[in-house]
Amino acid sequence: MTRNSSIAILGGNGALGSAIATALLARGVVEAGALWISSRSGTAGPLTGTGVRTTSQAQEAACACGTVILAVPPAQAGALGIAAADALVISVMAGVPRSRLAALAGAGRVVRAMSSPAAATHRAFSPWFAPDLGAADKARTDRILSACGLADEVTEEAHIDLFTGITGPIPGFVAYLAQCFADHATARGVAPDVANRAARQLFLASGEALAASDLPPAAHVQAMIDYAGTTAAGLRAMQASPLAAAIAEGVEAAVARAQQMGRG
Ligand SMILES: NC(=O)C1=CN([C@@H]2O[C@H](COP(=O)(O)OP(=O)(O)OC[C@H]3O[C@@H](n4cnc5c(N)ncnc54)[C@H](OP(=O)(O)O)[C@@H]3O)[C@@H](O)[C@H]2O)C=CC1
Ligand SMILES: O=C(O)[C@@H]1CCC=N1
Repeated sequence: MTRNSSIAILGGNGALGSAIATALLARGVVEAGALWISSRSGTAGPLTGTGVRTTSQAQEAACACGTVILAVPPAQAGALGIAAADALVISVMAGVPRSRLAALAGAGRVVRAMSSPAAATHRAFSPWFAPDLGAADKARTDRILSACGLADEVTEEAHIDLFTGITGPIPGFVAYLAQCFADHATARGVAPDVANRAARQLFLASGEALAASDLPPAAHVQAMIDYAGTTAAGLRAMQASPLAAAIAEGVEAAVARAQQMGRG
């Protein structure tokens, strides 16, 4: 165990931090004895009993580790109180711009990223932005975030805010889409428990089908339209409706909120 291989997660006992920790341990990116969970309470939360190290002193964790992951609420970003000059710092805090991160963490090597609690089962999408990092730091960042699911380096920091809106929350906006289908079924006389079971099964099966295919979602839509059956009629009606614009409006509202939260 060397300092460079150790990882600290500030806020690591929380929903996102513990999910990332779970993914890193499961994929062998870090051993439990080299994984520091830092929080104000000094508790391990969901990681209790895994052998991870805990501390209520963020600087103790930052000094001991070659990589520091920032997973505290954006409102707490200003209270980090660390100087991680020799560490690679990866932030998954919503809305906190990269321009603030170097000062907040006292660091020179900073990645702005996003992930989701789906990391716990390796199903997160984790975009990251760090144009000025060297190859070794980029490779380390990719290894850490790829343990959480799919990871992609993006070319614009604004895309981190965008994905904070789209892929950060799980089930997020998809839960609302499922609710809309269930509510319509209920309005047509279906018992609410049946409508909800149907909606959950629809999104489980559809999500697995989309994930198993290399085709983009648009190709699946076109295939159903070309099939010219019942779904085609529904898709054409939805394509003619304001649905796509409403979804974009919702995402942009989330993006705006993230940017507001992250300004400090
Ligand atoms: N939850 C989600 O779905 C997602 C969250 N995020 C981002 O992840 C970050 C964490 O969110 P989430 O996990 O939901 O929050 P939680 O409240 O679940 O966890 C945050 C943890 O941070 C700890 N904490 C709070 N303040 C400090 C501090 N000053 N120093 C050290 N630890 C601190 C808390 O522990 P204690 O009280 O013991 O200090 C808490 O357990 C946020 O920036 C959020 O925007 C991003 C995408 C999705
Ligand atoms: O809703 C939220 O604030 C959290 C952060 C990004 C996604 N989910």
